Formats: sequence, C-alpha cells, structure tokens
Amino acid sequence: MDIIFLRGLQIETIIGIYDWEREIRQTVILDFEMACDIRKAAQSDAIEDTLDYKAVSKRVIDFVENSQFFLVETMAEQLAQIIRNEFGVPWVRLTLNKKGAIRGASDVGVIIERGDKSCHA
Ligand SMILES: Nc1nc2c(c(=O)[nH]1)N=C([C@H](O)[C@@H](O)CO)CN2
Repeated sequence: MDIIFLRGLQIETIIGIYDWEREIRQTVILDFEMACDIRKAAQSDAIEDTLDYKAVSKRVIDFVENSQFFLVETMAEQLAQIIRNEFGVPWVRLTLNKKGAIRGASDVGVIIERGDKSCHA
C-alpha cells in the first residue's frame, strides 16, 4: 500500500467545550496519511491519476475554518469521512493536535484510523 501524506496543516477555528473557547479561535494542527495506489500516476505523470493533496488541503481548510465543534473527536471523525467519501480514499490515519490546550503539555488531541488498508491488487 502506498501513502500520500500531509503534515502540520495549521488551521484556526472555534473548538472546545468551555464558554471562553466559544469566543475565540484556536489552532488545530492536522496530519493525514491516506492510502493511495500511486503506480498509475507514476506511469502517466498525470495529476488525474492520483490523489491531489492540494485539493484535499483546500477542502480540509474550508471545512475546519467554518466549523464550530465542541470535541476534537467530532472534528476528526467528520474529516475522516470527508477524506474517504469525497476523495475515494480507502484508509486514512488522521492526527488532530490541539496544541497548547493543556497547561504543561506540549501536545494533546486524537489519532484515528478509518477504513481498510489491505491491498487486494
Ligand atoms: N477527549 C476530550 N477531552 C477534552 C476535550 C476534547 O475535545 N476531547 N476538550 C476539552 C477542552 O475543550 C480543552 O481542550 C480546553 O482546555 C477538555 N477535554
């Protein structure tokens, strides 16, 4: 299985369970690993034959900037659904880092994997 990755995507959004968090924008940092058989694109050298990571990043930025979730879990789950359903990705691992949300901790968040990464080709 091949993987196309996108790491360190920083986006400002409303997220959190406390009243003060509903009044400000905080930064979430997103990492994606997305299963994609790259062999066809490697042969054709054509963007149409692969997963366009620019298109993925634009969709993710637009979605997150306009969201207002309470939990990191909800945002992560919905992002995984978008990646899989809109871009035809069979398996995705997503890390959502709400950096700075916990005093004394450098990072906090959630890592999820969705889909099937076994390759039947
Ligand atoms: N499992 C979770 N725990 C907590 C979350 C969350 O989204 N998932 N969120 C908060 C607060 O919003 C926190 O980030 C603010 O300090 C607390 N626990």
